Amino acid sequence: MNKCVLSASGSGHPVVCWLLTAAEMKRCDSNTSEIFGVPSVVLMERAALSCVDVIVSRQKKLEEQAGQLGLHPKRRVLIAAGGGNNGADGIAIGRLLLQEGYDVSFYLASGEEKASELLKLQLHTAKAYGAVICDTIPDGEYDIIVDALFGIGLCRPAEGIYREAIEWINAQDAFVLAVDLPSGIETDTGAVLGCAVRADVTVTFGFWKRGLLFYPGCKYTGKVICTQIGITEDGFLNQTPEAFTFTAPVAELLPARPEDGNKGTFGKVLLLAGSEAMAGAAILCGRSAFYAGSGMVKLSCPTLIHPVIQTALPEAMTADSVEASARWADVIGAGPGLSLSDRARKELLFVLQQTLQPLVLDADAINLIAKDEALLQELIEHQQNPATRRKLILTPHPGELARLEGCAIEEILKQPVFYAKKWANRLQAAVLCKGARSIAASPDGSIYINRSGNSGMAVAGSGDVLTGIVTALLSTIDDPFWALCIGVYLHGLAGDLAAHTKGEYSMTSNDIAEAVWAVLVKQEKNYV
Ligand SMILES: NC(=O)C1=CN([C@@H]2O[C@H](COP(=O)(O)OP(=O)(O)OC[C@H]3O[C@@H](n4cnc5c(N)ncnc54)[C@H](OP(=O)(O)O)[C@@H]3O)[C@@H](O)[C@H]2O)[C@@H](O)CC1
Ligand SMILES: Nc1ncnc2c1ncn2[C@@H]1O[C@H](COP(=O)(O)OP(=O)(O)O)[C@@H](O)[C@H]1O
Ligand SMILES: [K+]
Repeated sequence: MNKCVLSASGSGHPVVCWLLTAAEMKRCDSNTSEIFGVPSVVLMERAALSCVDVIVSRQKKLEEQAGQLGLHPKRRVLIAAGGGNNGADGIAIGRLLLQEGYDVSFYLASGEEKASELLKLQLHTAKAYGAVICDTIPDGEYDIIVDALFGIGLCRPAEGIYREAIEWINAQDAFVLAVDLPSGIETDTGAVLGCAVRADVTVTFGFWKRGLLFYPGCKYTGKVICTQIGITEDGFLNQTPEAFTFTAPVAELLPARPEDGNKGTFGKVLLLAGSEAMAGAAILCGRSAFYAGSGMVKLSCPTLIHPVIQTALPEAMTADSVEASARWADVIGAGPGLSLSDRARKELLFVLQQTLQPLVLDADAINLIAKDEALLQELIEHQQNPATRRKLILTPHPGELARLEGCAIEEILKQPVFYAKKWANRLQAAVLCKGARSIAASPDGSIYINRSGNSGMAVAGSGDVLTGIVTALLSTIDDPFWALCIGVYLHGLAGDLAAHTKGEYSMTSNDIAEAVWAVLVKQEKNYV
């Protein structure tokens, strides 16, 4: 993992939130027990206690509020348990609630003979405290349902009695707490395997799992509470998880601005963007580059649109071709509104074959490369060779990535992490697959999953703003993957701010660009 991540998370500012796969979590669980000697049953007791805390403090609040009205909320709980350790957590939660005086019913969906060892132990203890374990859902009304059917061990679609139990839970008018993950959500992808519980709260143990963040999983979790049960980063044993996301603020990761810097210090950004029909893309991209900290921005675009660009963005310079400005630039961004014209192709060829500066490829730059097999092969060969390799970022949306890959877009949507990693490796580049949860992949295998942003960003020009931000950051941040992660995160925060003022329905991509400065000011203030 990037050193920057580790120093940032060790500095007292919690910048990085790890996102684990089922395999990574299982390894961390077993390292904690087998290497560090913390017994599984101790971890399980802490896991159960953390869920009980959530239930009891919610109940207390309810009872206080209801008490003022002379009402007495009931405490009827159903534990729905599966045959593995998620079910064992559920039984432990039920036993602790019994001890707290709650009225608890237990439903064990799998037969006791198939139960995991820890589940057998929990059943034994719960029964000793008077628990009655039922093999069908006990009739009755419930105020609280604990979903402990499956956690990270879900390995096939929920069917039969499990589907019935999930559908029954979803039909109840009760507060639903999911243990570790809503049952039916695949840990690594967030996919719904068959059907899934819709929870009000998900209490997840130790670390976030990827499926809690990805769509559609995140629509099933309700509020996610990640509790500490004794499984810490020590359990990684120097094998850090592949994926992470940011928690605000990230100001300490932004490039420092030397007090005695000049406009050259902060990056000379050359943008190959805009065409007769898409001048706005160049303007959005250039404006965002300025707001993200660039010292100078030059736009290479057809002469015909220079006046409109100069009017909208007088701070920027314009050029007829990249050739004259190639030496001047510290960094190049290509693609927004570029079109697939012969001029665009010629300009892009020049950039790819005659320059070595760090480069961001987006939109039509990617489409032009995808159309030209010889050019694509040449780019791959250049990037595979350390002597000719440049710092490179690609920011395709799934459609553009599908064109590069030569497959259907559905294929990319099914496995976005796989394809982002594949192209990061093939091009030795930082590659983004854009979407509601954009995924950035680094050639070293690290994955960033973005959680800032909102559906108001699904609007024309939003990607042009991102290219401007990322290109600006690449001029002063050494590691392209890092520049990409920070840029994507800030872009989403700008989208959130734009949504706050204009609303998701009405915001435009220019509102996102116009929010970039305010996001950076906020980041600085939070950090001080
Ligand atoms: N130290 C630790 O280890 C700690 C672990 N903790 C907890 O353990 C959980 C992981 O436990 P786990 O590995 O036992 O997996 P789990 O989620 O219970 O699922 C496996 C069971 O489900 C079954 N099954 C799967 N899919 C199915 C389907 N579609 N339809 C039907 N059955 C299906 C599968 O059956 P099988 O495939 O064997 O037939 C098996 O019985 C984790 O999420 C956390 O809650 C915490 O207490 C913290 C400490
Ligand atoms: N539902 C959403 N939630 C969060 N971000 C989104 C959502 N939909 C789109 N975005 C973001 O908006 C941007 C759209 O980029 P892109 O598809 O290239 O648009 P355009 O080509 O119109 O500029 C991406 O950064 C994407 O991650
Ligand atoms: K569960």
